[in-house]
Amino acid sequence: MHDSTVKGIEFATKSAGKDLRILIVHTRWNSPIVNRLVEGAKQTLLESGVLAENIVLHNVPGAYELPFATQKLLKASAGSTKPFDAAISIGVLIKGSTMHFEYIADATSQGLMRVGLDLGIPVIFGVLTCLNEDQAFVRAGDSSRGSNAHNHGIDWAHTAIEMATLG
Ligand SMILES: Nc1c(NC[C@H](O)[C@H](O)[C@H](O)CO)[nH]c(=O)[nH]c1=O
Ligand SMILES: CC(=O)[C@@H](O)COP(=O)(O)O
Repeated sequence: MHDSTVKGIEFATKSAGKDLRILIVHTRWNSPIVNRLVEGAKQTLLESGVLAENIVLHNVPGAYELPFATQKLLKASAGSTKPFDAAISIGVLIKGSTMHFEYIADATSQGLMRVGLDLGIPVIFGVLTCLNEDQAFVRAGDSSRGSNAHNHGIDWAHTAIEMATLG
């Protein structure tokens, strides 16, 4: 049973998250954009029934640090009385004038995938890989920077809940 859809993707019901504990790891790089994405994810988690005390935030310098931090924090909680059911790793990569963008994007995406598979805990890829700032702001829901603005943090939150309750 799903009560909302975005672009044809069906999302969780309003109480699906009530028993979940979600980790959000986000970067300080490009913080004006990242903070919008984090807020979109947080509000969506709350609207889906996740308790405020069960949404835990940590920040790291940049996207390249997301896999290590996500793995460390998920592993640390695995043996605790309150393990995380999923993680959303959020960052924004904006292409510069060198190949640095490509290397970080590839390493971060591969790294986050590996963390999720190795630990058996859903890790949602919340990294925007954009060619310019306007693209990033639009995907963080800022309609002043372009049309069809939509905050992807919303989608990542729904995905985290669905994957955490899979099966
Ligand atoms: N250019 C961007 C970076 N670069 C920094 C790296 O992510 C990393 O922190 C550094 O290489 C040290 O390991 N990070 C972003 O998140 N976004 C960028 O656009
Ligand atoms: C994603 C990046 O690392 C990029 O913003 C760095 O810019 P540059 O390629 O001009 O060094």
